[in-house]
Order: sequence, then C-alpha cells, then structure tokens
Amino acid sequence: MINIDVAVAVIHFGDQYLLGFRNAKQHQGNRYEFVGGKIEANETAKQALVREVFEEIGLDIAKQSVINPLGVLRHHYAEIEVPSKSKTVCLHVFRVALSESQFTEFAHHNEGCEGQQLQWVSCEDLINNKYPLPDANKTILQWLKLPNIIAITQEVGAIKASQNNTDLNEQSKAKGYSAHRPEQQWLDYYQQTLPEQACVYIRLKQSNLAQRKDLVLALLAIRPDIKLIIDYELANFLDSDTNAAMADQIIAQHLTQQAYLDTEFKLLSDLPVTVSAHSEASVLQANKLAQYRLNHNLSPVVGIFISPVQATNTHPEATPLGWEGFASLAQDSEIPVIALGGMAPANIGQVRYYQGDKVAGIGKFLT
Ligand SMILES: Nc1nc2c([nH]c(=O)n2[C@@H]2O[C@H](COP(=O)(O)OP(=O)(O)OP(=O)(O)O)[C@@H](O)[C@H]2O)c(=O)[nH]1
Repeated sequence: MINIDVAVAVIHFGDQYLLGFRNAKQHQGNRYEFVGGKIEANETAKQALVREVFEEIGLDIAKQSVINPLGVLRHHYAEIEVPSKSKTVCLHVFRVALSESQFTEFAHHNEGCEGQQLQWVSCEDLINNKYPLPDANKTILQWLKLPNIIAITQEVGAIKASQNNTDLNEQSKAKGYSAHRPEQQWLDYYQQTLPEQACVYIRLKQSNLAQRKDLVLALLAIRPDIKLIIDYELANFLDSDTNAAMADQIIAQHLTQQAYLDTEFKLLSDLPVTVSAHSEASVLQANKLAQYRLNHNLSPVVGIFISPVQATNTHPEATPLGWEGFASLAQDSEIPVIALGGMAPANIGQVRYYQGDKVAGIGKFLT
C-alpha cells in the first residue's frame, strides 16, 4: 500500500480560484485539481507547497501571497483491479491568497509549466461542483462553503428592549409574540442588525430546545437571506420537521467542546459539523472527530472555533489566548480555524497571518 503526503494550494484572488487539469494518465486523471504535489523527505508541508507551486505554474508564493493552513485530510483511494496500486493520500491543504499585482500578472496564464491547462473559476461554481475534482477534494469544497465571517447571537435575556427598534415585524407578530416578550425583542434585534446574507451561529445556551426551535424558525421566516449554524441537539430535533427552504438555510450543526469530549461522536443529523475548542487537548480531540467522520463517510467537520483570542466583555472570566497562543493551537488543527474573542470582521487578515482562516464574533458583526 502506498502512503503519500501531498501539499495542496487553494490559490485565489478574492472570489476567483485557480484550478489545473490532471492529464488522463495521472492518478485521478481527467479531473481538475488544486496546484500541488508530493512532499519530499526533509521538507515541511509549506516548503513543499511553495516549491510545487513554483515548479508547476512558475509563481513565487513565498513573496507577497498570504498563506494559511486550511486543514489536513487523509483519504484512501482503493484500486480494486490492482490492489497494490491503492493509496492513502494525506493532503495538507493551504489557502494561498494572491496579491493584486500577482493576480494581474498571472491572470492571463492558461497553461502551467508542465503544459497543463489552468483555469480561474468562481467560488460559487467551485463549491457547487461544476468542476470534477479528485474524490478527496469534496471535503475541501465543504470547508470553503462555510463563510469566512460568522456572527454569533447573544442569549435572549441579553438583548435589552432599548437596543430595539419597537416597530414590530408583521410576520413575527403573526407568530403570536408580544412586543414585550424577550423572545420578540431578540427576534426584532437580529432581524434588524444582521448584515445581508450573514452566516449566524445561533448560540442560545439558556433556552430550552422548544424555545430554540421557535426562535430559529421565526428568524429564518423573517430573514430568508441568512445562513445558520445551530446546535447539534436542535439539528436532530429539526431534521424531520423543517421545510426544504428553511433546511437550505441551516448549513451546519455545532458541538461545544464539552459535547464532543462526551458524546463519542454520536450525531444524528447529516449536516456538516462545527466545533469549539479552548485548549490543545480539545483541538486534538476535534482532529480525531474530523478524521473519524471522514473514515466513516459522515458529514465532515468544517470549522473549529478557537477562543478567546482576546479579552471580551461577553466572557470576562476567560483568559485570552493572545495571537501567539491562538497561532499555536491553530497550527495543531486539521480543520479550518475560526478565530473568536474580541474579533471584528476586519481582523480576517490578522487571523490568516496567525494561521486561522475565518473570523467570528458577537457585537461587531452586526450592522
Ligand atoms: N495536486 C493535487 N493532488 C491531489 C489533489 N487531490 C488529491 O486527491 N490529490 C492526490 O494527491 C496525489 C498528488 O500527487 P502528485 O500530483 O504529486 O502526483 P501524481 O500522482 O499526479 O503523479 P506523479 O507521481 O507522476 O507525480 C495524487 O494521488 C492525487 O490524486 C489536488 O487537488 N491536487
């Protein structure tokens, strides 16, 4: 059996992603691919990445580009006819964001150094599977599907009446909520303050399942543009009970650190998974969960919230990791890392510099 480590470069400039085309004779041939190749002995994954990109397309990403890890995934390619050719690849996947000048210089290239076809494609087409890729890449596409900016809700009781515009939404009123109920205030507040097309993690630890269900369905009804991450218990509860349009808006189920240390990975809903972690032990446990789900063909773990990066008003008791502490946990993660704690959307550049990939937060993520 063959085992190989491969460095994979998800090269992009904004919404445009670069794909190569594997020739028919190659493993997983006649499919598109991200630029990359085998990691040689005595080389780190990142060194191999820089070398492979230069060899394959002549671009020096050590200069100007921002490189951050997305994740690591192991995939077994079984060759039924010639079992000795079966191989397990371990893909070390990096996001490579080109600078504007690199993109301007490179955008017109449609052929790589080895004569392979190159093509820029939109993120939407890529994640919607318009370009056939090697089988292992389906998880990378799921990683990319999770938005880069994620808002997190506050508890119902934390939304004060004074924060609200008292103009009640007619649809919410029809649901029977009165203007004075905290649930209605919560709904009004998020109806008005969530940015358009926002991705929102509904964190409601103090509401019971029935209350969470009512709030999520009411929010989806008044904000059909948003996408939600909900807790895994609610995901199971809603699975059989949600109409298709609303189900499309729910993109992931979340497991807290405590839940995945305890539950031995039992998840009923087949939604992709996000997790939270605050320590090295939980990052390593999350990696195990991610690999377990890959091995068993279960929906993948697509993001890990690592917190608190900095001090926050919402969790004054927690000791912040600081950027270096965050980077050290992020380096251990085999799942795209979401920075949380004292963050604003504008911190995304800094997050990527410190090995994370996405950014999440509460107050500064609202309009
Ligand atoms: N470059 C690249 N390889 C990938 C991707 N996804 C994926 O599963 N792989 C696998 O990772 C391995 C990459 O090896 P490679 O490109 O260096 O080598 P190869 O098998 O194509 O040919 P070679 O042995 O002649 O170099 C292949 O088995 C390929 O199927 C991807 O997006 N990009």
